[in-house]
Parts: sequence; C-alpha cells; structure tokens
Amino acid sequence: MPAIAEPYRIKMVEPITMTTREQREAAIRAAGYNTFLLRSEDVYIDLLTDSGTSAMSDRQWSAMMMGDEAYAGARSFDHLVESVRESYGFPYVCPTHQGRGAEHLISRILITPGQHVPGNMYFTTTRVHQELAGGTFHDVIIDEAHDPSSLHPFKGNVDLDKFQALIDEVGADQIAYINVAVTVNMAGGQPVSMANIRAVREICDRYGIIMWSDATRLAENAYFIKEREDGYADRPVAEIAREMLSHFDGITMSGKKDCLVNIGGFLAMRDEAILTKARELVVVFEGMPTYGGLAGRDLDAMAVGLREALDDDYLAHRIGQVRYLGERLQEAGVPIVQPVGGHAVFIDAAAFLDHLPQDELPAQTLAAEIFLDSGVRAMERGIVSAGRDADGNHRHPKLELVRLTIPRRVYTNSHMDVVAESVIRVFQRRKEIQGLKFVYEPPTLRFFTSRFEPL
Ligand SMILES: CC1=C(O)/C(=C\N=C(/Cc2ccccc2)C(=O)O)C(COP(=O)(O)O)=CN1
Repeated sequence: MPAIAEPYRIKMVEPITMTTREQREAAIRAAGYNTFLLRSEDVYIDLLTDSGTSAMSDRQWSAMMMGDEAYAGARSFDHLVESVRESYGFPYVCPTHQGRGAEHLISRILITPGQHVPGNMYFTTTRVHQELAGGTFHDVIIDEAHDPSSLHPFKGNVDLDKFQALIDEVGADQIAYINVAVTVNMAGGQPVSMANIRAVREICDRYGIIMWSDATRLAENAYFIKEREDGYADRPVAEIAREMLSHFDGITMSGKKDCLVNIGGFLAMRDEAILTKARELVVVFEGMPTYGGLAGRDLDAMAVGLREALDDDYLAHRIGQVRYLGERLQEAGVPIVQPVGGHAVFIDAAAFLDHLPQDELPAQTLAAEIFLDSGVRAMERGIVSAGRDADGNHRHPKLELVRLTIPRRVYTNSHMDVVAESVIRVFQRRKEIQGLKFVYEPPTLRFFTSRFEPL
C-alpha cells in the first residue's frame, strides 16, 4: 500500500507537552479516575473525542472573517443552506448549537409520547432526547454489531427482520420514525451499506414510516461504501454521500464531526411542515431560525467544512490514519473492535482486562491506566456510558470498549506510534490492573461527571 501523506501542509501549530508519571497520578486522582474530568493541560495526546476537536482549514478561518453577525437573515445562514442543498441534497435547514440541539428538536417534533423509535444501536444523547420526548428506543442493528471480532463489512446495518418485527408488534402508526446513524459510533464507528439504506427505505415506504438519519459521520460512512460495496469504487465520495442521503426524509447533524468545526449542528429535511415546527421550537431553545445558537462565523465555517469533509484525498488519509493505529495494536495482539472504524480505534476492554467482571468497570479502568502510562486521553464506552435502565439497574452492554478517538487533521502518525506503544505497554502488564468503583454518580449521562476510586 503506497504511503498516504496528509493532503495538506501545516500552517500553524499548538505546542503540547509531556507530563511526568507523578503529575499524571495527581491529575487522574483529582479527576476521580474519569478522563472527562481531566484538565486539558494535563493531557498529552487527546483522543477523548473527534467531536469539535478537528483542525479547521485556512478556507474555513477566512470564511469566519466574513461571518455576518446580523441577528436575523444573515448571509452566513444562506451560505450554510446553499452548502447543504448542494452537498447533501436537502432543501430546508434549521441550525442548532450542536448535534444534541437538533436531536432535541426532532424528538419533540416527531415523537408522540408512548411511541417507539427503532435505531441501529443506541447513542447516549440521541436516546436521552427520544426518551425525554416520551419515546422508547429499540435497537434494530444486526447482531454482528455486538461482536467485536466479527469482520462484517457493514456492522452498522439495520436488521430488517428486527425492524419488521417491531412494526408487527407495535403497529406502524406507533413508530415515530426510524433513526439510522451513519456511521454507528457505539458499535465502533461501523458503516451502513447503501443496499441496507435502500432496503430500509422500501420498508418505510410500505408502512409510511419516517426515515431519519443521524448523519454525524456520513462522510466516513460514504468512504467505507466506496471501499467495500460493489459498484462504488470509482465514484467520488461526495456523490456517494448524496446518494446515501437521498433515501432519508431528513437528518440530525453534529457539525462537530464531519463538518470539521468546533461547534455547530443542524436539522436538514425535505418536508416544509417539519421545518415550520423546527422554527417554532428553535426560537425557544436555540435562537433565531437563521442562527440556531451559533454566531454567523460558525455557520460560515460549517458551510465550508461540510464540503471539505467529503474530499476523497482528505478521507483516504483520515480513514488510513485510524486504520494505521488499529493495525499497530492488532499486530501486538491487543484486542480491538474489527474492522477498524472510521473515527476511532475501539479497544475491547472486556478482553483486554478479562480478569475483571463488568461491574468492576473494565473500560473506565483501562482509560485511566492508559492516561497514567502516557498522558494519552481515551474515552470509556462501556457499562458506565450505558447508564441505568428504567428499574435503576446498571445496563450491561455486550460491548465494553475504550475509544481512542482521532481528531481530524490534528495528529500525525508519529503521535499514533506513541499512542500504540503506550497501549501495548499497558497490555503487557494487564494482569496487574485492578478495577474501579463509583464514588459519585449523577442521575443522567453519568459518564460525563461520575467519579471513581480503585477497588
Ligand atoms: C453519533 C452521534 C454522536 O457521536 C454525537 C456526539 N458524539 C460525541 C460527543 C459526546 C456526546 C455524548 C457523550 C460523549 C461524547 C462523541 O464523542 O462521539 C451526537 C451528539 O452531537 P453533539 O455532541 O454535537 O451534541 C449525535 N450523534
């Protein structure tokens, strides 16, 4: 495989510094062994999230200088609408401050309390907003998505039989909409195939069910279709992305991922009636319908970034860099979710620390251990993130993962080598590692602010 260099050159740098083991021990204790509670200055290589952490291009920065900060009817809004129409194919756009702002609005608009919302695996903020609107989430992803070692090329696919079974059980009129995430974050950044999207569309057309997408990482999904699905190898990713989205009635979008911005999101849709309802709500929760909680400059940065994120050379490098880290870990025998996802390498913490029961929080423990070893910050994506069920019991997800999330256009493969060496060092002494216990747990989205102590 010929080397793929970054399809850009660096024009500005932000110094980062290595810490000592003593500094990191003090930092992780102060953070209650929760990597979300670490201070940025104590972190060496920050792989907590790809959300809002990407580097913007000189074109985005210059677009920001031209941002129109008019309170209503700003040019910046027009630029975003134009970009979404051209690149995504939706006529209507309602900006929000970020993805969960859009999730909040669409959940209120489409869900009647008591209805059901099928989707391809849960995502934390998506499910919370569906439940707050009175909906019940049902996971209709294929079984392979819950198996870290399955090599299925499209582990994000909807299981059509599970979707059909839910329709038969509750009735199509009790399904508010189906939410198809592209890619599926909690499955390991796994894509959905075009064939599966088309098949879901057929079922939705048959029963009159709204088909929505969480398009947060749509560019990466389109790239995997180009790589893995017959008939797409010679198609530009931008074309594949438009074809993907053509099957959906609308999308929620966290611009902080595949729009390459530090803040921003939006709803995009075909039905003007949904736009009207979104505009009624956005003025209550986000701001005017033409800014949605964002400055004009943010809208301009997003209008440029969503186009850049669909560039074939950019995606070949981006996906290639994540894969490079995954392959280095695989070569050393570190158990990771396969195939390597689009935005992160997900370590199988249950297999890595197979001497710890899930209630001793293996993924939380491993994320803390990696930070202690090198100052690399990862994110827990296991029992802590899954939260408690309606009866107040811990949910026990099949996937107990630590996510090494790669920001876009920020790190080089030398940083990936440092990360790989750290994870491998921890892997070599894994049997010495003891678990963690909760010492503080908030009522919702507990992974953000919970605190832990070693057992
Ligand atoms: C598929 C998908 C996402 O991944 C997503 C945000 N991801 C995030 C940010 C995050 C959110 C919640 C807990 C931990 C980290 C990520 O670190 O992975 C959102 C919400 O978007 P938002 O953050 O802009 O509100 C919607 N859908």
